[in-house]
Amino acid sequence: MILEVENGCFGYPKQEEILTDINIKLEEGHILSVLGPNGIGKTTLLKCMIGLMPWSRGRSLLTGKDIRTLKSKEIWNMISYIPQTHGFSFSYTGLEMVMLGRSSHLGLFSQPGHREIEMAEAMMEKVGITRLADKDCNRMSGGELQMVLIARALINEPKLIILDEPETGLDFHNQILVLNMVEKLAHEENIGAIMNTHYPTNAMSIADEALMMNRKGDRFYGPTGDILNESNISKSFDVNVVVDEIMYQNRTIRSVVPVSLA
Ligand SMILES: Nc1ncnc2c1ncn2[C@@H]1O[C@H](COP(=O)(O)OP(=O)(O)OP(=O)(O)O)[C@@H](O)[C@H]1O
Repeated sequence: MILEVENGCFGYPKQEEILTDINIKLEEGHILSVLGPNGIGKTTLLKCMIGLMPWSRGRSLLTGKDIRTLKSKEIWNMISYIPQTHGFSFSYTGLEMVMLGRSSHLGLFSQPGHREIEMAEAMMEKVGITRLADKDCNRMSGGELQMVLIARALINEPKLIILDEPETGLDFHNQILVLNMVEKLAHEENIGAIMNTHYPTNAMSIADEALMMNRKGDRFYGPTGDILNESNISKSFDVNVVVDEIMYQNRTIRSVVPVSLA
């Protein structure tokens, strides 16, 4: 098991608890998608899971060890976290940004050298973004920046990758590019992935498990196909939806269409 959460609870100071008794088990090479309405606590959950914010009760285990007992270098050698990118400003070139992903492997006073440059170049080639090496991150499109951040996450050689809404704001082409990349990493390279998303159809297309939260306090958790049904989605987002299956090139594609407010 790469990551387990046992009875995780969290509330911001002077506010009601927003996460109560969260239990998750993520196996190596599995993708978990986290869904729920705006403000329900998805980003907070990701941060608590990996020790960026402390659970008020409960705990996270990384490869079986309580994350609070691990040194930060041990944690960040294993986990790569890609936060939401909208509104961020990064004054680095693509290559510099990817190299930053090696920081947790470098000593406190070490500078990145030839080896890190070569690794960053190789990773950019693998992800198909060599053309972005010299481009200023502030001038990249949302899709370009997301792929650079994925390359930055991968150069860390993580066992677990955490993505906060990686496909939000991207066009169809770039959404599929990002989703294919996450699926390949998990299902071919055995890296665990946890992904917040606002798109149930995207979760259905790549995630092995889903956790869906709602304002009534329900926590739907289990295999994606079982969890993302019309009833649960409707209860979580207060909309009526149709979940349908389409055959395309001998593949069954499940799709969610919101049809009206509930
Ligand atoms: N630093 C903070 N201090 C106090 N409250 C916060 C803080 N960060 C977030 N919150 C609140 O906690 C709740 C959960 O926020 P969070 O960002 O985790 O939700 P989310 O499900 O990721 O939302 P979205 O789908 O809109 O990205 C919200 O009500 C938010 O206003």
